[in-house]
Amino acid sequence: MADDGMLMNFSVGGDSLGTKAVFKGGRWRDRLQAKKSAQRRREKIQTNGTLTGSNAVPTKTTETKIEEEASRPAKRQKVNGALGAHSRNNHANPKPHEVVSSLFTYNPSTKSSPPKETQKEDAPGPLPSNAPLDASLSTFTSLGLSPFLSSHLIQNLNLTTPTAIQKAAITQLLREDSDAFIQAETGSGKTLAYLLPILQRIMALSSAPPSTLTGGTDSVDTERKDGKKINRRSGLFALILAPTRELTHQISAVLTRLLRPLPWLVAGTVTGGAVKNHEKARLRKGLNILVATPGRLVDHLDNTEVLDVGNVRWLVLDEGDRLMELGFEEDIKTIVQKLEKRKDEKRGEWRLKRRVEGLPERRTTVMCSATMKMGVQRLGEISLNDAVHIKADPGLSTTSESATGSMQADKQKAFLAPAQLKQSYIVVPPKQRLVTLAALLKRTFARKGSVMKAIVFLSCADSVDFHFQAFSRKETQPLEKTTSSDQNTRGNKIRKMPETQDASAPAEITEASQKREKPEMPTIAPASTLTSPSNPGLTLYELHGSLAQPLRTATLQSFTRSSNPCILLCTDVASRGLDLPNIDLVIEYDPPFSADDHLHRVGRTARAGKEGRACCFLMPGPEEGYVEVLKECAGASAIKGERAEDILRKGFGKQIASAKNKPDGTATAAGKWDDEATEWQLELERWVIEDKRAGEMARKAYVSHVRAYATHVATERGMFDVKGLHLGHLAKAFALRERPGNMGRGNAVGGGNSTRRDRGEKKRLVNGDGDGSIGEKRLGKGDLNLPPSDGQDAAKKMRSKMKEHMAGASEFNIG
Ligand SMILES: Nc1ncnc2c1ncn2[C@@H]1O[C@H](COP(=O)(O)OP(=O)(O)OP(=O)(O)O)[C@@H](O)[C@H]1O
Repeated sequence: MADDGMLMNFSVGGDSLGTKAVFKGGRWRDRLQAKKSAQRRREKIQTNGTLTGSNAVPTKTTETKIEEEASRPAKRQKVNGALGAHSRNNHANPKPHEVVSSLFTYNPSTKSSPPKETQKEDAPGPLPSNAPLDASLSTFTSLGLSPFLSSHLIQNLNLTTPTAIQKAAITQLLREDSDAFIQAETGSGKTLAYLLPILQRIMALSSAPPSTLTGGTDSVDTERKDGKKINRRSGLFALILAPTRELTHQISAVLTRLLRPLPWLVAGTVTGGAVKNHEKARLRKGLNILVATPGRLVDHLDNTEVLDVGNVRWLVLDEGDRLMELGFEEDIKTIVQKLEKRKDEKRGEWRLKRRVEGLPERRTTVMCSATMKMGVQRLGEISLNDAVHIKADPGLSTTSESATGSMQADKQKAFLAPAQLKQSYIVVPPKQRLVTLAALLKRTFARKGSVMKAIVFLSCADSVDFHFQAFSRKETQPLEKTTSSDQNTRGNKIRKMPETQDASAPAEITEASQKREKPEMPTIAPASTLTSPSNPGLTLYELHGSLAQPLRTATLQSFTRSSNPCILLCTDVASRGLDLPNIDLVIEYDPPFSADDHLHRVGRTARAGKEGRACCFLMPGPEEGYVEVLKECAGASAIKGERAEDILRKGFGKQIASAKNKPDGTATAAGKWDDEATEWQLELERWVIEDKRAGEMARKAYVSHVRAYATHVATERGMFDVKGLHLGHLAKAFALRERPGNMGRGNAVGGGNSTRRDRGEKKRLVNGDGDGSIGEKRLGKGDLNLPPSDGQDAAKKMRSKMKEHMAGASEFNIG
């Protein structure tokens, strides 16, 4: 077994048992015999000393192995002296025959120990960089928006002044018909930056301008001078493309709010996963603005005759880099070609008799992104003509310059997180990862009202499933037959969810559903193992692309609307563009796959000038190099290093009363933090051992995680090198006492830490050609980052397969 720190459930070796002899020379049999008799002598001392009872004594073979493991110096890693010395003997209440690796021994030490705080907690932070501007600098009307729209924004949407990027974009898009690339940091209001000018232009198509419409919908006059009304049947004027279904629905929701006082204009969506016939029916009725995922739009362009794009004059590509990353290039090319083609077909007709007066001759294409991956430039080449690059810098100077060249120059620049975002990182040894995450969440939600919502990003769907079940399980209750992973991950099963949920949902979910009014979902559960008595209503949500679409949508809606403190465990499916209110904390439990992903993830908090915190987990060793990347993304803002021990102390220490939900509902008295942490971990490990399905989930999560780990972008693979992973220690982070590669090989405790075998294991895990427990190769996000040598064609094929597989979900979707 690769686990250097493997110990039995009693103290092994060490000073209390006397100094161990080193056996050298002679035949191996003699050495072994000598070792064994020395061992027996030690056992005698031990039996007469602190430990009694046969339960604590393992079989000799096993024990010898463990002894050897424990006495062998850790490979590649140094012992973390402080923690190891403190807690070496602290296996709280081990069960008979339990073989456990201590959380606190044989951990690799950090390079920079201990991380120093670079910013004082109470020091005034930098000013928000994505906040609305001061009214003295700009108002919506001063940008050229109609008084009608401006007053609607102020009175009904509570938006008083524009943000910097809105100021730049609205001015530009109202003034000219040229293409544009809008680039600004997360949470800076890019959606309204393109929607408002487009809406104003569409409203202006009516020759009876609604300038007198501030009184609301009653006084709306939709009559044109020529006696015709602009209405839903007048034509499709704007197309907005977004990479994910969630984002599509979000943009559509913003549009719906904007259009409330303009009932004669209608917007709609077409997305993968929705019922096509329903969409066709809506298209038949007529829409003026359509928000779509590219794949489904192409489908409708090919098969839905009633969809006429001849009047489309605004095309928006939101989250441009993600559109490219998910392999939508071909779809976008097709869409652009079809827009051109239909325009050509109808050009004669327009010249003779324009269908809608005031419709611009030329189509304006707008591309949006907070970051600029390579794909953005390519997307620009496909879709933009002489585009203007609109950006806003925090110094409030807004710029519009030619996108050519400027995009190229900006590609080299690091894009920054919002200035007011407070960022930190924790260097956590692999064995302590799970327990440190639990401690951080316990501490964060220790008091009611301190934090409303947190998002935890994980590397893959299987890992989300496992952590969701682990944190929401009842400690004494095995996972029942149906788990969320089974229910959720396959669309055909989950579709039946609303009818079958009561019968099949895990017990805690069913119980929770009784308390809630709305029908319960298997993706929502009380966070039973994290809750503190002073904040009992903590709720856990899970979200990933393997869930059926209706469940994804419903889960996200419920999380968004929840007024209780809650935690969303998710993959990168929630990292892009989603505007979830009141997110106070983002935890990158699994580091992002690229710096851009990091910016998008942490950008779910600190939006529109609000405060926010983000924390990234790193492991000791090469991963610590990632601190520099985090610093680059933080710009001038300081980034704070935290010690795992401090987090554990605060999470499991006295100040937070232990909140383990015992069967009788009582909470145990808080003990020493390390005992508490160990006990918390042991409980979880027992659950994984005793409950077959939980065990399967944990192993699946582990394997998927290792595979996902191998897919970091090439430039960062030096820091996230799968070959450097300590598989045995990492298993502990999935509540496993040994790495899954060893399962079923008759090696209950684990053998030597053979480097060759370790390498083989990693290879099998990553390639999926190992034993049956590992499973077959699945597609991964890393496939998008194939080095050039792997061939463009292969990369293309992989992208399109992945897109198919993911049905538009933007995540690493193993499982
Ligand atoms: N002028 C404004 N005043 C106050 N709040 C605003 C303003 N404009 C937008 N917002 C709010 O800011 C939040 C973020 O907006 P939006 O989602 O458009 O940001 P974004 O720049 O697209 O972010 P991302 O890059 O993460 O997609 C939303 O909740 C929105 O309601």
